[in-house]
Amino acid sequence: MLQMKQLSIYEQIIHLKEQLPAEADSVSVSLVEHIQPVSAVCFFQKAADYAGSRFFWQSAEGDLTLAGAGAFATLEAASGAGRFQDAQSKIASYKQNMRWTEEAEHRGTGPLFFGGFSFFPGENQTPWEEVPEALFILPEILLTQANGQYFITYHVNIDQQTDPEKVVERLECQKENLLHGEKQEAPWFGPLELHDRLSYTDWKTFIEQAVQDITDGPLNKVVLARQLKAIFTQPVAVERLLEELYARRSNDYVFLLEYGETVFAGATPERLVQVEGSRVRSACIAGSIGRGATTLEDEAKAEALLNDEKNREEHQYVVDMIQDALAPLCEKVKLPESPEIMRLKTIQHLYTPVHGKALAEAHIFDYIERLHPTPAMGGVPQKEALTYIEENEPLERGWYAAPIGWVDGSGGGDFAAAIRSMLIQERTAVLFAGCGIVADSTPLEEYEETNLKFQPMLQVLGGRMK
Ligand SMILES: C=C(O[C@@H]1C=C(C(=O)O)C=C[C@H]1O)C(=O)O
Repeated sequence: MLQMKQLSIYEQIIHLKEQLPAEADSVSVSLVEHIQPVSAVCFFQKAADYAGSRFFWQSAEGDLTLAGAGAFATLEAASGAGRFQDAQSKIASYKQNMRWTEEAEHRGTGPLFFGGFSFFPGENQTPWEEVPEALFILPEILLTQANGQYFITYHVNIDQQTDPEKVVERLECQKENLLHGEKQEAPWFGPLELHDRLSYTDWKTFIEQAVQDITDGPLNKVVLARQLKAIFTQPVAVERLLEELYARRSNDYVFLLEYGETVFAGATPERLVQVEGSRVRSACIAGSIGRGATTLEDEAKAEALLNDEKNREEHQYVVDMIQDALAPLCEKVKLPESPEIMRLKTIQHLYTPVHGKALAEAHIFDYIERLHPTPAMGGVPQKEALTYIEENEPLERGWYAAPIGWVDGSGGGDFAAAIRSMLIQERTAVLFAGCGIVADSTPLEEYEETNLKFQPMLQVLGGRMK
């Protein structure tokens, strides 16, 4: 393939300045440069000057890592059912006033917005009240690792008077600090004290009632969650938290979003939707069992899961819904006939990968709107399940189990469902874990399953279940 010569940042500014209409006040530009390999975790840690507006993301396959520093633009979407379309149009109209060159068309670079939505439309309640219902951030500086290549994207405003040399000088200086500057050692903030929202007795009553309601009414499946609070002796140091989160990742998405004093972080196996060119990918993940102590035991458990009627039923609801949700937005949707096993560190799931060919006019937010929440996060029928969760679940979901991810200048993007996650404020981390309840669920099994789902974040925090 013919390799085009890359324009330097200086050349990109000159080029973009030449295209400015004479009367333009100023425009925002994405400037992208190819760099030597660096650690995205270190980049985040060195960006201490941007504390409160950083983010980190790594895809489940590890082929794309993003670390953002500073908020060049912050977009919030309107409340309610139209929030996905509103976020899409706000991002689109912001991008209309932006300029970039071909350098910004590599995957995961350029005018990329990172953010997400809360699970339910409507204003967030305690402990989420600081977090907007839908938030997307265009970073001031973005580090991208995509398929083994590394890039930095800078966002700046330019006008006819802009002196390219001065801009380059300033960006070089920022880059120097972020790539080669000192990194402060972040202290550990433990030990922690754990507070369970529900005693086992209360959980048992809650699940028994749900099973009864499923048996008696129109509900077939509902995903219900528990909340665990960890309280530390010191405020949580985000730099250290990210290090622990990253070190313990398995094949899941790693995400962390700082919003002022609030941090939302997790490591989720669950892809909601990825769009890359005309390729659409989603995943059905539902049905769970623990890991075995030996390979033999592990395989026996996997086999039991694959043959378990209750888990297969829970899984099939997700498969049917995702297939229906994608059909109007894809030329073709392909998925295997039966699920395979997804093995994570502490748990294994039934997993059906889904592939589609995108319709040209569909935007990633159109997919999200049709997919969220899948029956892996909400239930079946969707409307009844959501009402059930809102009325009965004794916690505020906020961004838990909701779409989180990024969308770039070419309409590509990747969103995950934010499970195996936690909300961190000062000395407190609130962890979330849910499980699909169907007519033959039992409280104890579901309790143990949620315990397994707390493990990844608890381990990051240096704790474990009793
Ligand atoms: C809701 C969660 O997990 C979901 C529920 C699962 C299940 O019920 O088997 C499995 C994976 C996820 O789709 C969670 O981890 O909080």
